[in-house]
Amino acid sequence: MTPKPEDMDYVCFTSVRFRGKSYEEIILQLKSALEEEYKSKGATSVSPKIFLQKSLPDAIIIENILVAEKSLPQTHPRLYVDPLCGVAVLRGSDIFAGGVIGIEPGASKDCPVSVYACLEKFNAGFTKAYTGATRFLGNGLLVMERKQLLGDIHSNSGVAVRMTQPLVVCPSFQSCLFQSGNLVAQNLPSLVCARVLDAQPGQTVLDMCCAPGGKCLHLADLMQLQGTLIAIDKSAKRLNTVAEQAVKLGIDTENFLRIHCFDACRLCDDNGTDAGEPDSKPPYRPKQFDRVLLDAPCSALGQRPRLLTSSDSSSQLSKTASQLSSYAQIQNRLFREAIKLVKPGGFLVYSTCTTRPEENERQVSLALQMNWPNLKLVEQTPNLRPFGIYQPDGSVGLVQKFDPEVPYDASDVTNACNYDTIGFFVAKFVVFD
Ligand SMILES: C[S@@+](CC[C@H](N)C(=O)[O-])C[C@H]1O[C@@H](n2cnc3c(N)ncnc32)[C@H](O)[C@@H]1O
Repeated sequence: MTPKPEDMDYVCFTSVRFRGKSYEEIILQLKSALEEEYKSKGATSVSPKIFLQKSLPDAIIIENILVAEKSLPQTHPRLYVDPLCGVAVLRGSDIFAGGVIGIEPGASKDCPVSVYACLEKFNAGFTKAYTGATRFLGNGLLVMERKQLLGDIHSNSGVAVRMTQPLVVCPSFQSCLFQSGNLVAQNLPSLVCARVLDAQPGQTVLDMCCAPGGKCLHLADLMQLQGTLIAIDKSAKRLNTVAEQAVKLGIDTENFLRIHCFDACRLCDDNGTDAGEPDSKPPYRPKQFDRVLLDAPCSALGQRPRLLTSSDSSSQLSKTASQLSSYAQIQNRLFREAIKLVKPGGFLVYSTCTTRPEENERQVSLALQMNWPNLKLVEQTPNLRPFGIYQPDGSVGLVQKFDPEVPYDASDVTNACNYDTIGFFVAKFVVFD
């Protein structure tokens, strides 16, 4: 694997989940589609390395390609994007109009542009050279009229630049690969997380913070669409994505997957009596669910790729201390609610996409310490990263922590793909009566 430049942190692998077809069929489809896509991105001489993740029968890993920066001309008029858009480009995306913040003179429709992310403060809509720090992301073709982009930037939508020579070549989430419903783009720790819950066909399963739905729709497939899967989130807008994706994947959203906009901090009806048929809508009486996933709101500091901006104005790193401490509070509230809803002998999985111990190991420790005799931390299958800091009962190996800072052997890609991931944490509990 090529060493990463210091000012940008991209993930060396793309993971995808496949469904509805065999591995052999999918690999054939994937190889030819990827070769086409890579050709359109200027990577003609390399054939993408694709392999099955041994512990995850439905996951395929694709090695991303970092193109030597020197091999790409940086001579075209410059087009500048905001850091969030820059991150999307590192993930294989083309450039949408809303991400463009400046264009040098000379760049016009159907002309090549050299694309840079602004890493310092900017005023959107500039037409001169930007003097702050930037990060070169590759070259592309401007496919929109200049005036459409600079007139009223935020009212624009649609693709503005097709990346023809990106610095990082990887499958884009907008590519035709993901239109068939046989392939779903999903990061590796999330694929692990849904599996760890061990949801079985016919069970009653709750996903307390489900949107935008990656893990929830994976759970639906693992349950073979049999039983009941309740998907809760407090954001109606984000729930629309879950519903749209479910329909695209052919998942029944009337009888099997039931989506509700609700505050999960109030999800358990404490006055209701346990047992009996599951309630048709929230709140739910206690002990109704065989499995509960609490993929909690968090500081998301494990998100990658990342562009290291000087002010970090758009980045997660700009969160204030009080914002950061608020996550632990809400996580604790949601955790208490989750425990009440699990049937005796059922599983609760707690996860976050951050590496902060306060939101991970500390939450586990709190949960176990709070004199909850009905809660026990248990082993996870699969467990690709048995690592965590301090557990009150010494059971460090029981939690799973994907910490991209941990050094690994990059020469073996089948091992490296378990390490070069987003930051993520998973803990699994069994709940007793
Ligand atoms: C980490 S994201 C969940 C990602 C999701 N599980 C997936 O795999 O796509 C956290 C979610 O929690 C939701 N959320 C935050 N507070 C909530 C609450 N009190 N009740 C329900 N959902 C909440 C947010 O809207 C957000 O969609």
